[in-house]
Amino acid sequence: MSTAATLDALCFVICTPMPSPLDWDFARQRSELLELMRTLCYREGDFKLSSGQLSSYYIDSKKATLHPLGALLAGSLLYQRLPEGAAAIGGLTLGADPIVTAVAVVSALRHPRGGVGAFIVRKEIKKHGSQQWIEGPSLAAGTPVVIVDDVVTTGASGLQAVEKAEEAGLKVVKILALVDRHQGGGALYAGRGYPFEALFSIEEFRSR
Ligand SMILES: O=P(O)(O)OC[C@H]1O[C@H](OP(=O)(O)OP(=O)(O)O)[C@H](O)[C@@H]1O
Ligand SMILES: O=C(O)c1cc(=O)[nH]c(=O)[nH]1
Repeated sequence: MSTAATLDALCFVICTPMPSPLDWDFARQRSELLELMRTLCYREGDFKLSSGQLSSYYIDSKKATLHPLGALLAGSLLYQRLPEGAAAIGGLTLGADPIVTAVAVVSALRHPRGGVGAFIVRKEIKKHGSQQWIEGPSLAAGTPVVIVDDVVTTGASGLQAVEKAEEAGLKVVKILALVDRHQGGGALYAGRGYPFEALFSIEEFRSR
């Protein structure tokens, strides 16, 4: 190969931007996040769940949602599942915290002058300072918002976030989750009239 051709080839390698995971299509992002979560988050053993139920398996989602690629993929995938017009995404601390942040960051990369805001619902009211239930940018009454949870079991946590958002005057238009354990949460949300969608079902973790 001539020197010029070698230089051309080198320049091509150096100058060609690395494809970002944000450029992967939805199916690729989903399968990469699933693989990451299967590896980092899924565990078997004896676990007590937040509902008090016992379980022989557990999804420790923060191992993925606080992972650099995991956060990016969760943010991008959930951003793509926001309904038209949703202005913000929020959820109950702590599982939702990294997720809502990731969605807001991805939305800013896609729409630098717009994007969706993030908010966090406390498990108990802050007892000093602002003394509020919800943290994040102020949202006007009637703002359409999405509630997100990392894992849905009974759905009680998601519903707690919905109730606090509605008490603040927000309009909950959808509930999203990373993983649905199929233990009643989806039915609870459907019964209350909230559209619900999870990126993954627990069977995708347990069928190995
Ligand atoms: O559908 P549910 O029956 O409500 O269960 C799912 C909830 O349980 C977990 O939260 P957890 O209370 O363990 O707290 P954390 O997010 O603060 O770790 C998880 O993050 C969900 O929010
Ligand atoms: O129901 C829960 O508390 C729960 C289940 C699960 O798999 N992962 C989690 O973080 N919480």
